[in-house]
Amino acid sequence: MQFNASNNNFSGPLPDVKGRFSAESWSGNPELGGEFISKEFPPSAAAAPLSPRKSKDSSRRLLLIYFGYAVLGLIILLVVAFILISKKKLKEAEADVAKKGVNAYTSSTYDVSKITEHKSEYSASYEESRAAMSPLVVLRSPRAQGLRFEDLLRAPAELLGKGKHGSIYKVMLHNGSTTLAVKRVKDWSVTSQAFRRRMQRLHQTRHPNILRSLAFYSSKQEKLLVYEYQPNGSLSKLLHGSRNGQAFDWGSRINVAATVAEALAYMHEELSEDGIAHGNLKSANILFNNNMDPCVSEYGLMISQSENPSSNSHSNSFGLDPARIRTSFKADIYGFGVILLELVTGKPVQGDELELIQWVNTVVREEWTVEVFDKGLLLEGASEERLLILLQIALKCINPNPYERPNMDQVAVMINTLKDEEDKSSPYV
Ligand SMILES: Nc1ncnc2c1ncn2[C@@H]1O[C@H](COP(=O)(O)OP(=O)(O)OP(=O)(O)O)[C@@H](O)[C@H]1O
Repeated sequence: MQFNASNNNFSGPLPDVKGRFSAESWSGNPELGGEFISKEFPPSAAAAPLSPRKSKDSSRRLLLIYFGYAVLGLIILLVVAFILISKKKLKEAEADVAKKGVNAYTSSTYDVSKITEHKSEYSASYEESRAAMSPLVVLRSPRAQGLRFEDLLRAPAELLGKGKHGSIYKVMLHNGSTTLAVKRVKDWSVTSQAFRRRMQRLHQTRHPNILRSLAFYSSKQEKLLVYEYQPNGSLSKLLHGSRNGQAFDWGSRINVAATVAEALAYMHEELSEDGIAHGNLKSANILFNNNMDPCVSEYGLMISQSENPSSNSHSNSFGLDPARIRTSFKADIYGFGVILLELVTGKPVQGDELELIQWVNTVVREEWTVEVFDKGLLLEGASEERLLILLQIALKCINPNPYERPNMDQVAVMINTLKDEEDKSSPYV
């Protein structure tokens, strides 16, 4: 075996190297020196001096290392710059929205109560300012397409009502060519995900007499629902407004009762597995559309206490949590029963419905039943027999024991039978 130190080359056949380490070449314990077996380099090769090619390689390697460091440094610089710029942009956006929000609320078309309420709730929130830029989730209307929370805040609006569960505004967009009703739900401790799931499920359940929302907005602090504005008022207004039900004859009342009962029966059937009842059924939530057809609004907005992790429930004498009864299907039957009482008596529900129920029960018990009926209906010649049947259906619906109330399907069948009889007896049919 020969090794040419000048060109690092072997010449001759690959040695069956069985060279021997000398005790001097082993820097450690000379006793460790033993047989060295290699087929690659003879021991003498390691000791060869550094060739010019090798030194060129190592300087190139050094250059590469420096270059690597430089690239790494540049990347770190870019990341830091990106973070700083994004933070600055978010702060600018916050300031912009806060400024625009205040402008909108000081507009003369806004209701004063809305101004103060909005200012305190929105203006200080950094998160909300960011969220204001985000679009609403549009469920079905092209008119709501591209609409942002911020657009709703800025548009001229009028307070329609303020109830237990929040406030509702009439909001004018696109220079007044689009009118929407926007409900802000108050104190609704439901997660955004649960809210979204519910909205999507409700959107899938269609009935012509159930008002579906066009879009919604959901953030940690704020939940908004957007509806088409219904120009013809509510059943409550029609019955108890300035005209006191005068323009609302018996035939129309049976029609409304039958239409609403059918719509609710459909919803209860479709949503029974999801456990989504209306939850807040009352005459103010039955609205009349352009054709004067009744539409039930706000279906499914009230989340039952069982879905609310913060709820502290207590059972009543029927083994049910009263809060749950209020939002369950049986609670809807009760709410519908109260609406039937309003239709039959023409009397409004003031505060809670117990006053009306107690009055009806007392009159019926004393057998002055005819005294219960709306005088206007008797004067127009409505059938006392059929008025009594509707009253009996109402009393079944408001049975204090929820388990003894009929279901919505049975109620719809009873009212439709009554309507058929009414139609047959009508001189105009
Ligand atoms: N989409 C709509 N178009 C027109 N008017 C509406 C619409 N939705 C609600 N309204 C009217 O706005 C008023 C207030 O409605 P809202 O539902 O906030 O009151 P409420 O039912 O008393 O409140 P809550 O259910 O929170 O106690 C009612 O007179 C109702 O008829």
